[in-house]
Amino acid sequence: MLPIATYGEAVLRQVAAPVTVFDSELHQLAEQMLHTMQQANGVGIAAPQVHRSLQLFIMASNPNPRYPTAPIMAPQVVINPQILQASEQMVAGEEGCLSIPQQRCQVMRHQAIEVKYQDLSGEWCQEWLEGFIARIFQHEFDHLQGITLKERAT
Ligand SMILES: O=C(O)C[C@@H](Cc1ccccc1)[C@H](O)SCc1ccccc1
Ligand SMILES: [Zn+2]
Repeated sequence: MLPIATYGEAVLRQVAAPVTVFDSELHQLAEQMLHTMQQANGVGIAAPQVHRSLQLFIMASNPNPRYPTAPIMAPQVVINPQILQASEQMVAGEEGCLSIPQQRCQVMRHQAIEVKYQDLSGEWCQEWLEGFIARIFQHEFDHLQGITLKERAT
């Protein structure tokens, strides 16, 4: 379990630096983030939340009390992400944040987004995401820009 930064800590307000070295240390960080997220019953976690200002996050949708119909997906490591396109259509949904414990906010997100990112081996991936998975991506992507759901709450 890595210590999780809480709202107000500077690391959560910084724009994270791009990842340039895909070495065993990066793999180890991703592993530790995955365990930290799973311990906290999260569906995502971003490197700044574990005090590492790097453009890296993990998204791992699975059904949970708030999103019982959420798809089950294997945890995906997302590195140096870009959002290429976003649907006009927005959807409201309840979000939580590991850095803002005990709080839930209604947040508007794009229903669908086209994204491009590197995986742990540095390979580029490009795909469309929608629904809850798109929501997680946008929430974690915000963390890499120093934005939390407090700034997004409706
Ligand atoms: O703080 C984080 O980045 C992890 C959040 C991610 C999240 C993204 C979008 C919508 C909800 C949460 C944690 O998963 S907070 C725990 C949680 C899990 C499912 C639904 C709501 C809250
Ligand atoms: Zn968060």
